[in-house]
Amino acid sequence: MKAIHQLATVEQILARYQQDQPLHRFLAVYYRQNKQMGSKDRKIASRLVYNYFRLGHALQQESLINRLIVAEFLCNTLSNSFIAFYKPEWEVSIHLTLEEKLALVKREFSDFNVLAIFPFHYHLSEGIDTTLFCSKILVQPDLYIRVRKGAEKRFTGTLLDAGLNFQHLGEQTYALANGTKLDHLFTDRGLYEVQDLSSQQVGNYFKPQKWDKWWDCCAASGGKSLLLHQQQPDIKLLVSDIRASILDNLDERFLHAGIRNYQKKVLDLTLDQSLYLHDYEFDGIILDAPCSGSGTWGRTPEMINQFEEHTIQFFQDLQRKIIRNVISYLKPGKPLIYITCSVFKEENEAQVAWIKEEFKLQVESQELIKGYQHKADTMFIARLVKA
Ligand SMILES: C[S@@+](CC[C@H](N)C(=O)[O-])C[C@H]1O[C@@H](n2cnc3c(N)ncnc32)[C@H](O)[C@@H]1O
Repeated sequence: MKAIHQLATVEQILARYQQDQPLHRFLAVYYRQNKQMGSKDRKIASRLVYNYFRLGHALQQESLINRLIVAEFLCNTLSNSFIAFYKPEWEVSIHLTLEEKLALVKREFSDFNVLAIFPFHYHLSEGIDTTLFCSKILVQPDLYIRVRKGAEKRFTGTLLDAGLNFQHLGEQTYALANGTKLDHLFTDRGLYEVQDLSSQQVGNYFKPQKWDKWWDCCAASGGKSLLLHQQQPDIKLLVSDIRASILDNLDERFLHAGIRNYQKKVLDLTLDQSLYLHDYEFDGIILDAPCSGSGTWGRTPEMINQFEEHTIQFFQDLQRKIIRNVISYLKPGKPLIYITCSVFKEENEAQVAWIKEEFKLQVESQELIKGYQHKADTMFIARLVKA
């Protein structure tokens, strides 16, 4: 009976969701309007809907109930009331490996193709294992935390006291199950940042020197700047973004992190900004570019449904406009750190090749950080040095 009710709820959510906003935002409003749903009902409904979107474009010809059964089976490792009710014969196999379960689904649905989960796979960057990447969309990424230097002991102790499961991956990096709530455990808001594992790793490419002048030119709420500042607090930092509101978030995060000495500008970098930047020169520029975000769709699988292939070209053009408008502010011999959270070659290695050709920068290093292998986002980073 419960499962029948769950199915009806999912049908209603999918019918109402216009796919014009992130799913989590839609669900928050939906649950507010449906107060009769208890927290367990909400949790199950969210799981079912998210898993449904994790199936991407696979089995599109199948009925909703069949797609939900397959999604629930592939995305869960423990049995649940939905599978028990609608597909009891699969219950005993739910703990199998993803590979084994994919084979089992294929036996029942001969049309099933794991590559159809992510139909844009023809655009994947070099080095990505296409089949593995597509199958890992079925696995929800973890929650990653970067803890302030020196606060690791306190952070670990609080997690232990709260009885939370976690992994301490490196000095300041922790992994927890997605959805773990930490806010109520810590009053000091600068003690930790939520930052994906791959996003933390890009920091290895910054290498700032004391008294350097750096520009985080698409800074948003400052994730990369915080990482940069942690590596070298004695730098002169300019942060900019096209959105003033997101820079307000940056101010707040910087305040909590104790960073007071920085300059901030609202700039549209598709336009020539020489009027405002004519006497600026930098020892390092971080360009964490606006991009498809396709490396993060494990967290927002509804995007696979919403994305249109031509958008890749849109982002490539946008990124080139921005690159063109920032490179002249780089001192000779100094790095441009180009970052995307995209898995598309047009936004990644093709951009690096273009920068090299167009502006004669040397590629010091580039890497596709394969987060899909570690329940994390996939990102691309290149360190290019001006001649
Ligand atoms: C990937 S996000 C940056 C994330 C950020 N570095 C962080 O670690 O939190 C890209 C940012 O580029 C900004 N952006 C988009 N178009 C822009 C433009 N024309 N000029 C400047 N910034 C732009 C967006 O507002 C967005 O905040």
